[in-house]
Amino acid sequence: MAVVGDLALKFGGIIKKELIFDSKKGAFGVPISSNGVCFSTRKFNKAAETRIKVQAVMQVGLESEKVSRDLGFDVVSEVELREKGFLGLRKTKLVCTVGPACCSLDDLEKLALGGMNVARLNMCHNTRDWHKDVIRKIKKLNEEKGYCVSLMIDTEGSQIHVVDHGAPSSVKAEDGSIWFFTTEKFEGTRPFTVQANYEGFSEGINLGDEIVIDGGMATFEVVEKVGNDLRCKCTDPGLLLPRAKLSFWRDGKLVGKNYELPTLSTKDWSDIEFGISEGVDFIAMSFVNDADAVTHLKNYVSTKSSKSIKVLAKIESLESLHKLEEIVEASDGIMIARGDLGVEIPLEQIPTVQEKITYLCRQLNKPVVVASQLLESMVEYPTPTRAEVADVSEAVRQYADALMLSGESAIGPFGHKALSVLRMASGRMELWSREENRENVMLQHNLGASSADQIAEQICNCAAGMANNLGLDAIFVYTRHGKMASLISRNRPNPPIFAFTDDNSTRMALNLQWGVTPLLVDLSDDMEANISKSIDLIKNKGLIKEGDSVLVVSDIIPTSTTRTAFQSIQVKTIA
Ligand SMILES: Nc1ncnc2c1ncn2[C@@H]1O[C@H](COP(=O)(O)OP(=O)(O)O)[C@@H](O)[C@H]1O
Ligand SMILES: C=C(OP(=O)(O)O)C(=O)O
Ligand SMILES: [K+]
Ligand SMILES: [Mg+2]
Repeated sequence: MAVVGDLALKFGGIIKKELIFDSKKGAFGVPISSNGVCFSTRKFNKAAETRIKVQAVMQVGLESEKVSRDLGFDVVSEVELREKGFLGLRKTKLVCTVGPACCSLDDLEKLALGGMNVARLNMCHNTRDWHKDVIRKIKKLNEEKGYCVSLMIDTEGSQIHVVDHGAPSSVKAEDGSIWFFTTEKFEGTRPFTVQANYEGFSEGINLGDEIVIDGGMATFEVVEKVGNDLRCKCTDPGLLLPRAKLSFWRDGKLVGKNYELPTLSTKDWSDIEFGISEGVDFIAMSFVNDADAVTHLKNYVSTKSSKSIKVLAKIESLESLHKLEEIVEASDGIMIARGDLGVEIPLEQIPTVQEKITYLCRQLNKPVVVASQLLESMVEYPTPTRAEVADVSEAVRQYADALMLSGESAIGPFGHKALSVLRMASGRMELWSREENRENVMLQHNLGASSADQIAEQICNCAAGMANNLGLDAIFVYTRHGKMASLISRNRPNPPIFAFTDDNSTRMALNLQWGVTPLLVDLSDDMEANISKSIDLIKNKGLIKEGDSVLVVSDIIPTSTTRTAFQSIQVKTIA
């Protein structure tokens, strides 16, 4: 009987929905994979479509169950591997912010098929029920259809911003116009009045200081202090958007005020409780200023959650740049939140700061996400600017672990297209970097404190070097907590890294790690048996063939019955 149907077909980066075929012969004679995804397309007649589609839907569920049971391969990686081969697997991971434009099951599935590795929910927006609904839909897709999309919540955080500016959407501030900035709550609209969210917003602010809106959309000069309020003159005309961010500048330098606010508000804590109870995989913490805040949240999460949830620190304040290294050390990963960072530092500093953070994260072996405005014009238009494609490519060239879409997917009508731009641009740059063999040398930063950690690190460095030098097809790593997989990924080797784990939270966390395809399997204490079993499974699926060579790195922490640690590198040629 026919399979596929609404699972959709991916071919040459184009999603072909509802292609119909005969399961024995494949799609009009083209062979099909065991999970019912077909790898070619043909024209078909409309009448046949309706008839066979019904049958197709029936079998998709069954087939995807099989996928998750025999070998924890997600459907998207499997298709990609079949289509493009080992070296064609995308290395850079993709994060999509889910919003009203992409929250139906159908839209979410399109994003999953388009390569979304992590779905991000920005808790600044929408209701608890709305977020809950999206989480349930993603889990349904993972469980019922064999996708592997991780979930991230992003806290609102505390920041000085506009609550009201006297207009329903944006309002223009004209040159020389006089505006009143206050925290007083008022009914209705008051022209030329901006209500800020933070009582202490004007403390320490002097006459002559500047208020910059959204990092440069408009600028005002403080001309009078009226109690706690400020009367200001517009010196650089522009737009005030709803929730516009306010920063204060004196003599060309930021007067840091955001750090006066708590990193996690009462609402953030309740959002975190919600995330924990819904079993999300990542919590991105907004406006982190120091390592203590991150450590505090990590400790809290580890006592509250039965599964491991990773805490990502968002670098988006001037303070956090001063304490970068300690924050990276304390966190499970970093998001370079360029949107708000651009409010706190001059825009021309963003590219170098991004490169520095990206490099530091790799040195310290923490995944890093480059976020905000990557394809901003695609919120409105179906194609990106050339400059945006260059920005995306640069982040890939810097070997960021992941790229993130914000408004492009959350509110834009071209979210799916934006995702495919990220996919194509990263694929191209990854290939180029590999061909040029660029930046393969990494200054080795010794991470391990204990000798066991140092050994693991050296094994992974050697493994990556061997895999490159021998031109091997893939790296297999067996890992419970994901440490070995991330240490190999850190070296950015040419072959893809297949990380076999029996811990589902490890699998979901590895979704954010460069070049790693995580697979959920049963692991026994007998490592040789684990290795031959997984090779057989992949071989039986036709994903690896005779003569292919893989590098196998195993690291299973010894249990009470197996006292010796299994840390080894083997090269296996498939017989
Ligand atoms: N869950 C949501 N519900 C409604 N709108 C959303 C949601 N998530 C994001 N958005 C919209 O997408 C835009 C871009 O998302 P993001 O960059 O995460 O937020 P922000 O602009 O607040 O920093 C937001 O300004 C908001 O308009
Ligand atoms: C990712 C960011 O945070 P948010 O979208 O939550 O403001 C950012 O500021 O770039
Ligand atoms: K946020
Ligand atoms: Mg931000």
